[in-house]
Amino acid sequence: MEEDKSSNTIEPQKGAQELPFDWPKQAWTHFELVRQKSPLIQCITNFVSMDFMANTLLSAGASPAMIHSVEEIPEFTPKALGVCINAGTLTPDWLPGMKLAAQVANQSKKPWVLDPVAAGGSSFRLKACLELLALKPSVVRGNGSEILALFKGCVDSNSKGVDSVHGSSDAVEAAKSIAQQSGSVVAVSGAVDYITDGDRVVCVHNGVPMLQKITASGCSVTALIAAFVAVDPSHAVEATASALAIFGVASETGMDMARGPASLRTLLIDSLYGLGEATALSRVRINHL
Ligand SMILES: Nc1ncnc2c1ncn2[C@@H]1O[C@H](COP(=O)(O)OP(=O)(O)OP(=O)(O)O)[C@@H](O)[C@H]1O
Ligand SMILES: Cc1ncsc1CCO
Ligand SMILES: [Mg+2]
Repeated sequence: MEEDKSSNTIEPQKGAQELPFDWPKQAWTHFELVRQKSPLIQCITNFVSMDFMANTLLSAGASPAMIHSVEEIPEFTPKALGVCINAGTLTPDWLPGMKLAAQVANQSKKPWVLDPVAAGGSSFRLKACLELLALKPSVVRGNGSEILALFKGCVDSNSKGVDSVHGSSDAVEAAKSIAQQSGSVVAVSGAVDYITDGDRVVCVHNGVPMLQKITASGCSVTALIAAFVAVDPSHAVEATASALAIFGVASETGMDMARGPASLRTLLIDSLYGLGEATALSRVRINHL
């Protein structure tokens, strides 16, 4: 039976120059596609993030698989609709599997997303992240310090590891430059998330500051980006902005009942699972720089 490819992509809006782009609708439509298609997302990720990342993907309607053994990648990675590669607890024995998964994803024409956790924290980590970047991820998502480290190509003496010591706005030009050189879409997360293909810059204003107090919230939104891009690979900027906005909206509605980071973590997963169209359409806040 021939595959119905028409429902796998979102057509760009007609007359986009005359009409304002309907970002809330775009974000909702991407989320609906994830729920409909339930994409299998392979995650090669750090030990801290595994549970929250898998639950984030499940609550959004995707199907996570934390499979990282180099022996399984040639057979398993082609089955995935998208791949998430995260350097959080990187060791030399994990790096070959990450590179192989990136190559197999490229060969299978599947999108893969890189999270260069703490890229400026050590020379080993920076070199590994730059080698992964050279394999041309569809999307790179990092905080301000991580994107600046990739851009400068040197270890940051002020690095606080996985936590950013820069605002996301400090890294917009670096993100544009990386996107131009690599061909990847680059997303910088923070109070405002910036998404760029090296030309356009899209800003997402959703989210709550308490996300910084939940470990692996960034890792989890990177996996969500992989799911959104997996269902619409030809519109990586739109899919990435949509994932960041939907995750941000879920954190905002979760925050209404949260008593601190631990309850917000649980409520965010519940909010993502139950998020409806009216809430999404009224709360998504995306514009262009
Ligand atoms: N001040 C803030 N206000 C609103 N949302 C925020 C703020 N800071 C971060 N976020 C949101 O939190 C999520 C994680 O982004 P962040 O930049 O903290 O990632 P990270 O540093 O890589 O996190 P981690 O390493 O813990 O996974 C994103 O969805 C982002 O939009
Ligand atoms: C805390 C921590 N350390 C390595 S990875 C990780 C999860 C947040 O990036
Ligand atoms: Mg991170």
